[in-house]
Amino acid sequence: MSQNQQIDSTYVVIGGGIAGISCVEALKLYTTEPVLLISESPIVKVVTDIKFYTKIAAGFKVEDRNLQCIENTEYIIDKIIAVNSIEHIIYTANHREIKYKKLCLCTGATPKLLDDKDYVIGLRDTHSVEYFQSIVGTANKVLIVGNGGIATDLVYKLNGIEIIWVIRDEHISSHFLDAGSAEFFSNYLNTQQSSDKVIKRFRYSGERTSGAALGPDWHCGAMFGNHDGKNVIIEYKTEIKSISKSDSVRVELTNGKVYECDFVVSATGVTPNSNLDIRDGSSVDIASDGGIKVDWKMETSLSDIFAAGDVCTVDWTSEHWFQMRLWTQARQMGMYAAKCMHSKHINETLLQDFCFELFTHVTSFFGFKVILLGLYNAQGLDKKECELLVRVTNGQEYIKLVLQNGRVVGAMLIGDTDLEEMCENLILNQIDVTNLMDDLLDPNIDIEDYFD
Ligand SMILES: Cc1cc2nc3c(=O)[nH]c(=O)nc-3n(C[C@H](O)[C@H](O)[C@H](O)COP(=O)(O)OP(=O)(O)OC[C@H]3O[C@@H](n4cnc5c(N)ncnc54)[C@H](O)[C@@H]3O)c2cc1C
Ligand SMILES: NC(=O)C1=CN([C@@H]2O[C@H](COP(=O)(O)OP(=O)(O)OC[C@H]3O[C@@H](n4cnc5c(N)ncnc54)[C@H](OP(=O)(O)O)[C@@H]3O)[C@@H](O)[C@H]2O)C=CC1
Repeated sequence: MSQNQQIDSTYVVIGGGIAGISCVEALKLYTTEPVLLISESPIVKVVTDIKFYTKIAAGFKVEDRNLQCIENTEYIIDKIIAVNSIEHIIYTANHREIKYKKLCLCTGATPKLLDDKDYVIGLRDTHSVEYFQSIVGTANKVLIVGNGGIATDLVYKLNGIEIIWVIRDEHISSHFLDAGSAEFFSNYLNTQQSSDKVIKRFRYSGERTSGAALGPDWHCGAMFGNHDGKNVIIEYKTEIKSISKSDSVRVELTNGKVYECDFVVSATGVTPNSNLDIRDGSSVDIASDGGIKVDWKMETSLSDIFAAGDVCTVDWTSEHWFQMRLWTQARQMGMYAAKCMHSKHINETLLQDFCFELFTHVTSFFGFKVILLGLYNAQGLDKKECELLVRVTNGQEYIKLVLQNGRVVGAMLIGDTDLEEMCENLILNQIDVTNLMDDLLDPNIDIEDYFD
C-alpha cells in the first residue's frame, strides 16, 4: 500500500509475532470484513505442528515466515508511532494514517539488559539463540545472568564453551522448576542417563512444601559435569556487582567472586513495548510491570483498542491460571482478542475463553518434555495449606502434584508421564482425592480406573 494514501480497515492488528499472527488468523475465521496487519518486520512468526496433549495444553513449533506467505492477509510493513483513540486513527513511521474500527496492539516486549555495552547481549527469541550460537563460536567463556527460560535454554543448548551461570536463587530455573526438579535435572546432567530405574515417591505437607524443601539442600558452586564439551559453573544466590572490559570482560559478583569472560548474556526478563504516543489528550492504563492493562475482554482503557501477548498485562485473575510471557499465552491471547474484537464489533455477548481456566505450558528443558498445569509451583498459595505428591524416576521422569484441601491445583510433569489428561481433569473438576493420595502416583495402579 502506498504512503500518504488514506487507509481504512475495520480491524487493524499491530505486530507480526505469535500474538499478532494468531489474532489475524482468528479474525479471518470470524469475519469477511477487512483485516489489516501492520508489522515493522517483513519476517513474522507462525505457529506450526500444533499438538494437543489435553483439552487445553498444546505444544507447537514457531517458524519465521516472510509476510508474503501469510495467505489472504492485507499487510503493511511499517511501524506504528501514535494513535488517536477518539478519531480511531493510527499514525505510522512512514507517514501513513490508517482509520480503524477495532485495533489490537501485539507489539511484544524487549529484553531487559543489565548494561548497554556491546559485550552484554540480550536475546529476543529462541531463533536468535541459533544466531547467538554462531557468534559465540569464537568465545571460550560466557557468563549468563538470570534464572528463567532463556538462561535455562542457553545453558542446555550451548556446547564447547565454559559457562558461568549467575542466579539469585537457591536452585536453577526458578521460574519453572522447584528445588526437587532442579536436582532431577542436575543429577541427569551430571550422570547422563542413570542406569538404575529407582522410583521414589514422596508426600510433603505444610512447611516442607516451600522453596528448596523438595530436594537436598543446594550448595553454592555446584557444577554440571562435563556435558557435550561444556562446563557449567553455577553461582547461586548472588548478583552482578560490576561489569567492565579491558582485554576480556571482567565481572564482579556480590558474593565477592570475580570472573573473566568473553561476554555476558543478560537473560533477565523483558520489558513490554507499551510506549505509544496517544494524540488525543488521553492516556492508556499501564500496569506496574510496564504492560498495557487489559480487562477480561482484552480491551485496554481506551475504547476499541485491545492488546495481546507480551505487550499486555491482564488485570483479572483466574483460579488456576496466571499470566506468563510465553508463546503459549501469546497464541491464546491473540486468538481470544480476535473473538473479543469481533464480538464487540457485532455487539454479540462474549464469554471468556476456556483456556484461561487453566494455566498450561508445554515446553522442554534439558531435553525432557515438560508440561506445567495450573499452579504448578503453588503460585499465590499459602504453602502451609498445600500438600505435594512427588514421584521421581532418576533420568526418566519427575512428577509433582500440588494439592490444596484434598484437591489438585497444579502439576509439574517432566518426561513422558502420560498423566497430563488426568491432572487437567482433576484440576478443572476439583475432585476430592483425599482418599486416593497413596494411589495417585503409584505406578502399579491405573488411576484412570478410579474416574471411569
Ligand atoms: C530467547 C527467547 C526464547 C523464548 N522461548 C520461548 C519458549 O520456548 N516457549 C515459550 O512459550 N515462550 C518463549 N519465549 C517467549 C515468547 O517468545 C514470547 O512470549 C512471545 O514471542 C511473545 O509474542 P508477542 O507476539 O507478544 O511478541 P513478539 O514475538 O515480540 O512480537 C512483537 C512484534 O511486534 C512488532 N512490533 C513491535 N513494535 C511495533 C510497532 N511499533 N509497530 C509495528 N510492529 C511492531 C515486532 O517487530 C514483532 O514482530 C522466548 C522468548 C525469548 C526472548
Ligand atoms: N521454554 C520456555 O518456556 C521459555 C520461555 N521463555 C520466556 O521468555 C521470556 C523471557 O525469558 P527470560 O529473559 O529468561 O525471562 P524470565 O522472566 O523467564 O527470567 C528472568 C530472570 O532474570 C532474573 N533477573 C532479572 N533481573 C535481574 C538482575 N538485575 N540481576 C540478576 N537476575 C535478574 C529474574 O530473577 P527474579 O525471578 O528474581 O526476578 C529471572 O530469574 C519469559 O517470559 C520466559 O518465560 C524464554 C525461554 C524459554
